[in-house]
Amino acid sequence: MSGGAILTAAEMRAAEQALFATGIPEYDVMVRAGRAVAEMVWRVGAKRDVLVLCGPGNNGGDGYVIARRLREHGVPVRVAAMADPATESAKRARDDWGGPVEDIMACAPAHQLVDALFGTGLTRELDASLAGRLCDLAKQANHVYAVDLPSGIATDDGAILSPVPHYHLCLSLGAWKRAHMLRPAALCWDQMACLDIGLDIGMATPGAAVRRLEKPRLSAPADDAHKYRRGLVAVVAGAMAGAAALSAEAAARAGAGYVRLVGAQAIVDAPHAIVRVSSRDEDALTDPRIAALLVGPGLGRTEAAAQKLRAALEAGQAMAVDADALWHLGEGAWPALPPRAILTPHEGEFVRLFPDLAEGTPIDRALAAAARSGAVVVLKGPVSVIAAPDGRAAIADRAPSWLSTAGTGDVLAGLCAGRLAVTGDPFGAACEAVWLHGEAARRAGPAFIADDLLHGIGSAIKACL
Ligand SMILES: NC(=O)C1=CN([C@@H]2O[C@H](COP(=O)(O)OP(=O)(O)OC[C@H]3O[C@@H](n4cnc5c(N)ncnc54)[C@H](O)[C@@H]3O)[C@@H](O)[C@H]2O)[C@@H](O)CC1
Ligand SMILES: Nc1ncnc2c1ncn2[C@@H]1O[C@H](COP(=O)(O)OP(=O)(O)O)[C@@H](O)[C@H]1O
Ligand SMILES: [K+]
Repeated sequence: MSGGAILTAAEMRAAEQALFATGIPEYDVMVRAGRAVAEMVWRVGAKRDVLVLCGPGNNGGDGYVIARRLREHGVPVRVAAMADPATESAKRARDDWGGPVEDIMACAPAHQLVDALFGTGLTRELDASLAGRLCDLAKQANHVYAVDLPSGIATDDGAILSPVPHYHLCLSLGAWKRAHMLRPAALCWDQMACLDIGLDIGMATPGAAVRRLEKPRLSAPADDAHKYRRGLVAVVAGAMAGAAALSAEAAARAGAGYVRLVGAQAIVDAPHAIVRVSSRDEDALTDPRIAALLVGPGLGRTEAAAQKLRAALEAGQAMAVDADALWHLGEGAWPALPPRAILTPHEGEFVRLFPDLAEGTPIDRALAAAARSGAVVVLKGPVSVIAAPDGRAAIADRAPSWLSTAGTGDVLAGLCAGRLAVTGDPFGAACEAVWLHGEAARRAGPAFIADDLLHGIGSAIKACL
């Protein structure tokens, strides 16, 4: 199975070719795909009538297989095509269907509509009349399914090339494609699923290094753990002390054994477990027991704040860099970063740091930024991408939109620093942090504020043990 890999159209073709090279004919794979989709349609819609729209390529081929399978289940099913099959497998699928094929422009609607017009082979927008017809038939159906992708969506960047209807279910074949994760495409359906067609997408598959963020596996502290072994985090406080307090508490709740707030004696409302130390303490940032530093949340944009960032960088510790620290860091400051660093920019901070990476998918942009900076980059937004300098990336596409409230970024930065202190692995830590952040938000329910997230972290961790 795909194991959460997210492929481009070319990478998907390469993965399919590898499967064919093992001696499995293309048509057999098409039959697996069509049957898997038909089972889903059957499960959702039972015996309600179905209209399958078939295109000229292998997506259309899948459509004929779906129709044949549904007919075997006794479902009233009709097929309408926009053109004759153009591939050998699609021709065979149509022959094996053997039933009538209606003209898409003239056919009657049905209770359920299956869109098998185009998948990963789409190269341009649909003709306006065809796109209009697709939308019209979808409007008259109660259930609308996309086979692999809605017809009119660009596989690799999720752009909408021509009007697409709203789908109830999008059924990806063999592995996720980038469009399944990216906006605006991913807003075109209510639910999606990835169906097994026998592809083995191991790390040898090109593109398999980009994956959907999965629930991490965490473990309780070792039997002989003590607070320093579990990880000491130092959070550099600045002008807006509340931000650093949110981060510090998130780091502690993420599993760090000991969290110090540096230079924030004035904060009275951080938990008592967070230890305040003076920034004048000689080893506030250089204590060899520190496992991770966090600098940025609430730091401020003054020269004094810049000086704090410089001091933190000079300490050479593993580090999470967020918010105002990203502002001070500026373009090209990469040599100053320690070897194990996590940068957590939102879109505005990202563009300021990487002005030439303003265009493209968030996946490519985050990967390019990570390769350039040598740091793990978390490009935050409705879809967040965690990218490592070695080309790995994880996509978090399911975070609740209630996260769009002030202070949630500070919590995420604290989670990154906390997990970094626990594991020492910046990419793994950032993935764990983003997942825990989204899960804490789900557990907090609607209309939460950033402080509420802190109380969901423990139960989010519990779900990962
Ligand atoms: N290759 C395989 O082994 C398998 C492929 N599968 C299916 O095959 C799909 C990919 O098949 P194809 O590569 O044949 O591609 P598609 O079926 O997506 O469409 C490609 C065909 O449409 C034409 N075309 C592209 N854009 C068009 C437009 N806007 N208007 C009119 N014609 C247009 C192309 O010239 C080509 O003939 C996948 O999405 C999946 O559904 C599955 O059957 C699983 C196995
Ligand atoms: N519409 C949204 N849907 C899901 N998550 C979102 C959305 N908007 C923001 N987020 C998440 O909320 C957090 C906001 O962080 P940030 O922009 O740094 O805010 P702040 O600086 O106010 O704390 C990020 O983790 C981001 O991914
Ligand atoms: K389709």
